[in-house]
Amino acid sequence: MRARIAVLPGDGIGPEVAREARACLEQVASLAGHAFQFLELPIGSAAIDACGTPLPDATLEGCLASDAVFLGAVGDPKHDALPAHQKPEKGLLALRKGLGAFANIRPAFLHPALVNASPLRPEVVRGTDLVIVRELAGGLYFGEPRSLTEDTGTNTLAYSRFEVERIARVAFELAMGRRRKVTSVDKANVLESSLLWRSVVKEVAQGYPEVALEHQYVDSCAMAIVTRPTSFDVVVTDNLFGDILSDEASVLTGSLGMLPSASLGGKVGLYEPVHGSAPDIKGRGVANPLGAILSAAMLLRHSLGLEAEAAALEAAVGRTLDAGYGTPDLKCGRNHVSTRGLADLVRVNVGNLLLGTPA
Ligand SMILES: NC(=O)c1ccc[n+]([C@@H]2O[C@H](COP(=O)([O-])OP(=O)(O)OC[C@H]3O[C@@H](n4cnc5c(N)ncnc54)[C@H](O)[C@@H]3O)[C@@H](O)[C@H]2O)c1
Ligand SMILES: CC(C)[C@H](C(=O)O)[C@@H](O)C(=O)O
Ligand SMILES: [Mg+2]
Repeated sequence: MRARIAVLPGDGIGPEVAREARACLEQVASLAGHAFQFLELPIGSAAIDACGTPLPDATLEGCLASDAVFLGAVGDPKHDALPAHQKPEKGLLALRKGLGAFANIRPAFLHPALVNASPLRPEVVRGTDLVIVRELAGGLYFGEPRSLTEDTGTNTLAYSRFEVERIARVAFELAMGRRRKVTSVDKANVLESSLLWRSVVKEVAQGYPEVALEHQYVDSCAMAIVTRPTSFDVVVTDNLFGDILSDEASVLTGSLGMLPSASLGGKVGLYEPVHGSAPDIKGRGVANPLGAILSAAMLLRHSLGLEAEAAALEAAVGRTLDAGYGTPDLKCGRNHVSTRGLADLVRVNVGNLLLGTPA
């Protein structure tokens, strides 16, 4: 198949991991006979430096004209003092909005070879396989009014029925193909927006009698995620709670660098690792590229419909971990290799898998 893929490397370790994910896509394309055309575009701090704005019009237009968008990460401490609407992070928020992406799918799967990589006990994390479905286009991130004066900072948390309905449907559909359990996370003991959230999720659940629905308050859920992670299947929650809980869930999998994501529901799918630009390790060749590579697998599956290729790339990551390799963030007696070194091993493995060569 032919496909146009926009690549937005961004800032910090973004370009380091995006380069490896793109090379994996190139490898898959050449082995499986596809023609992928890549278009690199600026976003975030890199775009502020090059064009004076975190999301240039040409970047959004290029993304909208593509079949899928891959993003590394945005954010640079040198721009921390800018007002919110000019910050690098604003580029990512405007991109998500501009694409119409409202469903952020964040799987947290513990690869068995990494059962000792988490600071949590192996018997607690073993078998972790959950997906956070984060509402991405509304909530506190986008609510109006918002303002900042010398004395007051204001943001607004509001959800409409339509926004909750569509994200709940995504969660129930996903659960139907998994273990048929949805945990809806809110703060309905305090927030009106959560009261609406809870009642609309209950209504949507009526259409999915095979799926078990439970509700949890976000504070209690934050505790349960690290004490009984295997009790979760699909977790559906709002924009801010989903942001926080997904970084927390990454601890179950061994590293924040392991988590991929897909942002769906809009004109074009957006794929990015869950982690940020990690300025503390930028340029050292130690960033874990697997969250980015697994995001590339999600791109193959969700935007290009290439399920076999997506599964091969995921299996290649599994083989690489089984063989004991990892970047230094995976603290469990791994053979530590560089970002490029680990991605090279994944590419060897995906080659073997696609060509049918035994491991
Ligand atoms: N999607 C995104 O682009 C995104 C996501 C989160 C944060 N950010 C931005 O990134 C910047 C830094 O934020 P932060 O430090 O709070 O979060 P971060 O996710 O960048 O880093 C948190 C910690 O995890 C480590 N880490 C992250 N990714 C890693 C990887 N692939 N391999 C190994 N270690 C990894 C970092 O070294 C750091 O110690 C900020 O500007 C923030 O706004 C961007
Ligand atoms: C960088 C920031 C805008 C972003 C978010 O809050 O959504 C990040 O934390 C994420 O998880 O993708
Ligand atoms: Mg986040």
